[in-house]
Amino acid sequence: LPYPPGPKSWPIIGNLLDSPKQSPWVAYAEMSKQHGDILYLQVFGQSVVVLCSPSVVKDLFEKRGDIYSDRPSWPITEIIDVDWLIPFTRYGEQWREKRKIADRTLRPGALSPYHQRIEENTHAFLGRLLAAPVDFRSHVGQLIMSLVYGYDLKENDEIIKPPVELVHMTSRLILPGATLVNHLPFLRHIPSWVPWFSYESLVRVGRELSQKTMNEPIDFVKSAMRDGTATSSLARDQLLEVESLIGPEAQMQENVVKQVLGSMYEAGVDTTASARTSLFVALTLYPEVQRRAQAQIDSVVSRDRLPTFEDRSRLPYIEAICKELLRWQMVGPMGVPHASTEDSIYRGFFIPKGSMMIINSWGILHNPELYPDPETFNPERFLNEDGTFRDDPTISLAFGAGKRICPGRHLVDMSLFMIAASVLSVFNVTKAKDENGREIPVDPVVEVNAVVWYVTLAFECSITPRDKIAEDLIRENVLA
Ligand code: HEM
Repeated sequence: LPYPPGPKSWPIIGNLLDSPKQSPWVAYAEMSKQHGDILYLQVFGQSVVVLCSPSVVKDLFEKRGDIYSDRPSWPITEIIDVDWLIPFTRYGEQWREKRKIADRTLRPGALSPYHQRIEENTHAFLGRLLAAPVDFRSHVGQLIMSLVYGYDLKENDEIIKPPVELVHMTSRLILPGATLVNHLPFLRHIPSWVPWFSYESLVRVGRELSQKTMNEPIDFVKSAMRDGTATSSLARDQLLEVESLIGPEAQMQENVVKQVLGSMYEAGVDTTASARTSLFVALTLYPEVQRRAQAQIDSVVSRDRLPTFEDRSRLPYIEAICKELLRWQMVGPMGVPHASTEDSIYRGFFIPKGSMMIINSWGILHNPELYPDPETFNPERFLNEDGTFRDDPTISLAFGAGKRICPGRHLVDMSLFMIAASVLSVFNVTKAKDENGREIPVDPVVEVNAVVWYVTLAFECSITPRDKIAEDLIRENVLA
């Protein structure tokens, strides 16, 4: 049977030239106009299948999840000892065990006792914005640290550096062509004294970051539990469960728990910070969205308090802003690649075992037939005519699909809502001005990594309290 359709492939290099390093999701969206909603490419003998419509994603990743939920083989992740992180764990018993704990801990019901913590964290963020409005990307990871470990992040805290550096390092190392050993696994056996092929310094740095990411925060929780000062957190709940076990089983379970929590920490810090930064980009570029949102908040919440989760069902416009943010500036435009574990046939096409399976989530969520004028930030897409919220399950593609779908998506949903509602209730976000009073164009600094992500790192805007009432409200809540 033939492979799925795709561009013509060349001897040896295959479709290397068809897979641009910058924004391949745009190239794949173009290709799918010509070849259809499932594409086949080959790069140096590696089969790559790109899924370009919600129905193909559903057929393959959801209905046949058992054979499309592995990760590609990236030997470098084993060499530098980061394959314990859930995103890199190969499909099998160990992944299932960790994933079960992650899903159980991060489901909406398990997170609802933490609503107040999310609100308090957001109030602290408002306070920091008031004190240093240009610094809105500082304290990335505050919410994750507080929720997962009950840890209160300090100014320039060293503890947050390892997971952030690790995520940048690993996502670079798995890029096609970036690490020779991923393509020629036998290279890992070459002794460290052989020049050019030595991974020694990489291994040293990688392992150190990996161990710090896994151990430092959990050691903090264990010591706080011993002193009786541990506040409630996902880690404390999990460690209390481990305490009920005895002998080697307890040690094994503690290791699994450390890996699950470390994975949340690593996968959750920069992604959440990027989504939050995109909110400020959208508000700066679309003042009319801001005005409409503020009008709804003022009428539902009033000006004498900050929004809470109880207001959520009456704030459909804020809900729509959050959905549009996930669609408009995607952190993972092609998610994290999956891999197939068996030869299979779909719609009469042959998909070989070991294929890299990619969802072009960006292509689907920017398809003008599904989302007219897709580059415009337009929350109205998610509203019915009467102004009520219209849910759209396709948006979940921003979090991948099938068995590997992001387990942190409910936490993102909650925290993004709370940040958007709270910021809009008390601040105006506008273009920044230079020393001559001229508006500075909106030009976000982004880090694009062709396989894994597109992260908004920084950009300039002006964040000012809406008025004296708003300023007082922030001070009351931060100090309360
Ligand atoms: C805006 C924020 C976020 C976005 C856009 C995002 C997106 C994604 C995507 C696209 C994947 C790959 C899914 C797949 O393979 O099909 C993923 C995996 C993952 N995410 Fe997230 N994520 C976000 C935040 C978080 C948070 C806050 C956490 C934890 C608290 C988290 C934990 C994870 C984990 C553990 C995985 C690996 C799942 C697996 O391999 O089984 N993510 N995420």
